[in-house]
Amino acid sequence: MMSKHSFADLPTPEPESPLRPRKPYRFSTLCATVDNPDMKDQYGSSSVPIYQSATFKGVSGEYDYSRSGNPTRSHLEHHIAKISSAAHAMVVSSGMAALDVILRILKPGDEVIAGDDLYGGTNRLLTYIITHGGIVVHHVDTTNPSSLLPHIHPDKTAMVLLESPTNPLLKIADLATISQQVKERAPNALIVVDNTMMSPYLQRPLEHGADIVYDSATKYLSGHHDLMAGAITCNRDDVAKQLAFTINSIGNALTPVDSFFLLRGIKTLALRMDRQQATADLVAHYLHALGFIVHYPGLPNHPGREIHQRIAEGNGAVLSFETGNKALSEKIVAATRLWGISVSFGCVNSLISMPCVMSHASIDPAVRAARGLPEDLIRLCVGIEDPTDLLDDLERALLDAGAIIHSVSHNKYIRTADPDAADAISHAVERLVLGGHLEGQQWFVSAPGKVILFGEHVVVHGVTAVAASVDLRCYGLVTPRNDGKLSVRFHDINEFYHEWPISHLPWEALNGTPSEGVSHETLDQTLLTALSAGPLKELGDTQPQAFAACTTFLYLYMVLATSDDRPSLDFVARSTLPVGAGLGSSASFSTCAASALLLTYRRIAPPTKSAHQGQPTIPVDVADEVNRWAFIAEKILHGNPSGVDNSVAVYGGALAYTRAGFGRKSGMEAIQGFKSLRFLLTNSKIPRDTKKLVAGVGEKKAKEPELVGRILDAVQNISDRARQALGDPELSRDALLSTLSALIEENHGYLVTLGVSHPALEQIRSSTAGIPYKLSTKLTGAGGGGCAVTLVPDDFAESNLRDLTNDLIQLGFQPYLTSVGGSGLGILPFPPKSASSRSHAPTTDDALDEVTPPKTPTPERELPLSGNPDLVRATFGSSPASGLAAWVTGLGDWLYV
Ligand SMILES: Nc1ncnc2c1ncn2[C@@H]1O[C@H](COP(=O)(O)OP(=O)(O)OP(=O)(O)O)[C@@H](O)[C@H]1O
Ligand SMILES: C[C@@](O)(CCO)CC(=O)[O-]
Repeated sequence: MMSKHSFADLPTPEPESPLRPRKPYRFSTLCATVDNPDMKDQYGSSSVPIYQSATFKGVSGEYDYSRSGNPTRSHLEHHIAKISSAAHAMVVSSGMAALDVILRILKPGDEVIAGDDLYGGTNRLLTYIITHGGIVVHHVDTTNPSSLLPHIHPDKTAMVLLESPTNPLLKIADLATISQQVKERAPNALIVVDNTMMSPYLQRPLEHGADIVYDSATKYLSGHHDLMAGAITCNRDDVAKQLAFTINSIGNALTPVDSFFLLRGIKTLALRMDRQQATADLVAHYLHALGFIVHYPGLPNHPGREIHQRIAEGNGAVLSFETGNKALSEKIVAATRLWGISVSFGCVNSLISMPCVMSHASIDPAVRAARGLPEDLIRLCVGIEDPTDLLDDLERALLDAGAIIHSVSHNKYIRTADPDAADAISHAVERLVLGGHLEGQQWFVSAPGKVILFGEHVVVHGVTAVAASVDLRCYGLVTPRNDGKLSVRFHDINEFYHEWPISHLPWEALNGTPSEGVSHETLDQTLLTALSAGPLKELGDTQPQAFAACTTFLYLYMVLATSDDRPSLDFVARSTLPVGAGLGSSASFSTCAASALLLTYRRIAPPTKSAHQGQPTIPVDVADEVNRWAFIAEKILHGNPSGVDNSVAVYGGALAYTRAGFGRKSGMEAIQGFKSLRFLLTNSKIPRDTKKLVAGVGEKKAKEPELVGRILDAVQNISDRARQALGDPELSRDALLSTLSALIEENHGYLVTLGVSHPALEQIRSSTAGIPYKLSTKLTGAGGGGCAVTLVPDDFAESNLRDLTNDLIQLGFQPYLTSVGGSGLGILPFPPKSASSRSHAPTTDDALDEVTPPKTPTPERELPLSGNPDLVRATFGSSPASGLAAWVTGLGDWLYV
């Protein structure tokens, strides 16, 4: 049974007065309002019931057999007719079923004029009726209405089959002009439009002269890819009758259950479509700006834009683009994570596909070529996800596939210049694009350690930690090699050195697709296992620190590599931080390794300097990218890190950090007032393992959830009070210091209960608390040994500080007086210049406590040693630790976050 729609059904508001006439409701209101005055529910149910019944009793009722008619389906048909401004609507089991029903109007000898860029399934069915039904089909370029004219025959032309925009090339057909021209020359021809790409929300072809419109309702009408359906609408009673006859005869009407779900989907059509097409517009402009050929009617250069704007009310959420290379397109499609690889479109989830190998594969390749369907075409069907996430994911996929690179000279991503060789993106061309100087670039990077004042351990479980950078840093230097080997030197781990032939690394563990399956959220366990069983086998048992550092570096090196970019290089790490002592040495090492490799692989670039830029700093998006990869590295070193250490190492300063996923407001907040505080950090020199300590607290939480739960709440309260005190302008300096001291004592008590203190740490506490010092101390970092942090009040006498320092040294501890809140990640860009002599090699006289936190860099100046990578590396590796920071800082104009 078909639905005949009467406009009197529209639930429009009654006029309030002659001055306020009756106005029709707008589209989204119509969508959301399922209401058929002729079919009121006996119980007033808010949603249409599912009449899951094949038959209906009685002889004179409206319904007898669900193939012919079903109340749930009638509601749906009424609703579709209403939102399509149509007199009739029918729903069948799929979009292709709808086309099948329509094509059955044709008789042998009839001629059809159809577009040359049609959906693959439509082509397949047309081919079938050509061979089995004696129908003649002329494929023409429907973007040009006059191309139809030679094929229009007054009697023979029975049907004109149009799509606009076409799928997947988004070509526009002037539906109004074509309808008029055809009707003038062949009055009996039926104009049929596949409106799936637009949905009735954006385009209603019946208003432009079409006789029959069909939609694959599987797409936007349903919106959730959880059902298949086809909708047919028309205004002519005779045509509707014929279509309804076919549906009843062949029995392909939509089931009651699917009718129910489709009706539900339609209620949100306008809402979904608004979001989807807004994001599609962003994506289209983004790809267009990168230099790809993009097909989307919303772009200013789209050839059919003006016509489309005349007949439609939006540009839709499907777009396609060309990369110039099929293999490259395949790589891009495979590299996306959020964009699902799937045929179809119109779903709330975003999809990516290559029509030539998926939806349009049924069209012969020669025909595809003749119709101008590029083999490398990628179709994007945009969903309702956060636009930023979608763009991020696409950008990452383009990068992973080698379709774009970061241009240092432009400080932005640009399309790679060689589209013909996706498998071997020409390094020569790439170098040209980048100005030639990146090949073999040496990079120097650095990142600070941290002190956690409140919240260590509990931060892993979602409690806010208060932490700040310290002026002790890890430095990383990456220098190119040219012998196919990769080498690392870890100065602080007994001068550990190792080298590997790059080809001997377990590349097969990456499953052939670089970066596939590796996200910032999860580690690739297969690769980790392959590393520990292969290149790092001997280290595992004997040198745990070097093993962990090598695993981290090799892991990042391998997941960031592409099959044609596996550079031979040497990486040296050196730190002024004590390693494994609770001051975030692992996070600063992770940040150095991540940033050095991201720079080497050109996945990030520091800003170029120019006079108008003033004093450049590292942009936030570069910092974010480093932080994501530093967190991956921390996961390898730490097991279950909260992310606070790497965040401080990258962003510097002082911050309140709350991990996501525990029901509290997560993220980072800068903390003021911290920088003016003085701290004494004392290394107990008791070695310990952060990974084990963090795991131990996790086990305690599982065993004693109530006790640990109370501690989590109590420390959250401490962090909150500390932040409040630090941010309170009314609080006197004395009151601030005594509040913080009390909170330090309190927090330490909870850490003791968690079982992460150590007798040596308690000894440092009692030494600092004793007369005459009376200072508050707590463990910092993972505890179990490592460091303690002591708050030093402003008026603490210098002589007392000296005495206390000596006392601690006498007891075998190592104190550092540190300032906090300095810069985060640092990058020294080495231009290819010759060496200057301005920097001096460090001497043992350079005292550690003379090191100041890095300052904002000064404008352009000559960089010393920069033309001599070997000399830089040799000096970095051999110089005494005490003057290291000053020497490195003096090397040139560092850029900082
Ligand atoms: N300068 C470095 N060179 C090489 N590897 C390093 C360096 N610094 C840290 N690491 C790696 O990090 C590990 C130390 O991490 P761990 O988390 O135990 O200490 P931490 O980060 O100093 O302490 P916390 O996490 O409590 O702040 C080392 O075993 C080593 O693998
Ligand atoms: C113990 C811990 O809280 C701090 C280690 O510096 C672990 C973490 O936050 O990742």
